Amino acid sequence: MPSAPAPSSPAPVVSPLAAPAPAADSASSRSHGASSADRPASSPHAHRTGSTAWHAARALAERLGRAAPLTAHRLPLDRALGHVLAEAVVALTDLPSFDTSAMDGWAVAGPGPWTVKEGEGLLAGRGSTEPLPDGQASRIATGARLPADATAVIRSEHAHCDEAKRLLYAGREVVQGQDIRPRGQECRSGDELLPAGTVVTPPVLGLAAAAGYDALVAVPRPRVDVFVLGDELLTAGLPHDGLIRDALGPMLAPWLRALGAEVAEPRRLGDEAGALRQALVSSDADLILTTGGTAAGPVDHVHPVLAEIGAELLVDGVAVRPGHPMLLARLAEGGPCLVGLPGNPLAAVSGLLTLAEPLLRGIAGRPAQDRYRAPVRQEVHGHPHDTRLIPVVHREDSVVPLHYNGPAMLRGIAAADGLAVVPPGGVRSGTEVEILDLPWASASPWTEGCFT
Ligand SMILES: Nc1nc2c(c(=O)[nH]1)N[C@H]1C(S)=C(S)[C@@H](COP(=O)(O)OP(=O)(O)OC[C@H]3O[C@@H](n4cnc5c(N)ncnc54)[C@H](O)[C@@H]3O)O[C@H]1N2
Ligand code: MOO
Repeated sequence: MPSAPAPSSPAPVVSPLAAPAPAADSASSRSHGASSADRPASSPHAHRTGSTAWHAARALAERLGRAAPLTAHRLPLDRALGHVLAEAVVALTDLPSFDTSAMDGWAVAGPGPWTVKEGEGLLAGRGSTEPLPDGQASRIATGARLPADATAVIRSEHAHCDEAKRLLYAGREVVQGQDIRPRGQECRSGDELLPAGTVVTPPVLGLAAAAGYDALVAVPRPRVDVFVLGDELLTAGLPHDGLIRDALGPMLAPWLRALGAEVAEPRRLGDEAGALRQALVSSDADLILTTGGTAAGPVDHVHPVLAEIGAELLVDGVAVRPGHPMLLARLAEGGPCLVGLPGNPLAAVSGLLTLAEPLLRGIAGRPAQDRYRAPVRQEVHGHPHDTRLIPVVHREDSVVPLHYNGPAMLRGIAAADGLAVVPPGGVRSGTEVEILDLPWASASPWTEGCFT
């Protein structure tokens, strides 16, 4: 819990992985690893020693993830959902792999009327077929292999069969090749169907199976541990006697799942430095998130515990409101990273999107998000030095800022489509600002159990 005196700022943190702040609208850096050209991390807007500019903090988190990607595995299709392709999916066959009928009806060769061949006709999945001589027709089912020399398929409803004479008449003009799906129409063997970095969704599984795959080489979902700090937190019932409900435990796990992570049930550690230390050193997750305890109050244990276990602070404060006390650390050389989210709930969301989301994207090998901008419907006040993240809703071609956007409030974000990135000083009505979309509009892997 925060209290006076003000935090004695730790020494400026200049990580070997820190990079200069990219231009506000430039794409995140994709360079890997450390370089002497990559420093320092300080923002042109930062007014606190060690505070990193918002865009630089995001870029650094993503780069840190990309520098330590998770190992890819060969996964059977039924275990690959939600993972990220480490290799492109290349067609192992032509699709369709043979000329096939698109309709139930008749395969015909040459001009009609046609003599109907005897027998049950051509069914999907049946073995080899003889050529169809000119002037003949054979019953054919959707998906059946077309006999060699067939020139068209006539849908059953567009043909009339004189059973007595065993003659077939077309009810309308027959165009060569009609209702035939030619071999290779969708792809040729060797064509790239999906690039590396694609998230394995249900249709990706379907396409991979169709193209001949039994397994996919994919990066597993990063495993995340969430440690919720604070003695004041209740897990059920109404707030009472200065105690409040934990709003972050219930929110973060599904949010992280929506970002493609595998998340253990959040653990509540109270305000116990020892419990925090023990949880950090015994975690085997790829990323650890803590909530609360990032400031300098009497029971804000995150900084002291990180120092005690020899963690390297890579970002210690970001020039963003809310959420400026957020931090990013590496627990040990080659060890997992930790994102310290501030305890105020909207500040925690800010930390999640600023540091955890790009880091997860990096370690999972997901491509950089498409950035986009939209005009704001009204003037938005800015912070004098820091970026502001404001919950917004889309309205036609612009975004409308929502009320109840204070650091301790979730009412705005719960109704929002995204967060507007408001530069220091604010923006006038009509100014285009960067928008961070919330993941649930486009996909819903956050449904409990869906991606597990
Ligand atoms: N002297 C200073 N005090 C504070 C500063 C500062 O710069 N100097 N920064 C303020 C800002 S901004 C934030 S944000 C918070 C960050 O504080 P902590 O990360 O240490 O978080 P706590 O003190 O533990 O909690 C802050 C606030 O949030 C409530 N909280 C915590 N966890 C939860 C949860 N899981 N669900 C709901 N609410 C939670 C907690 O009860 C406090 O009200 O520090 C300011 N102080
Ligand atoms: O960063 Mo704090 O989030 O302003 O409340």
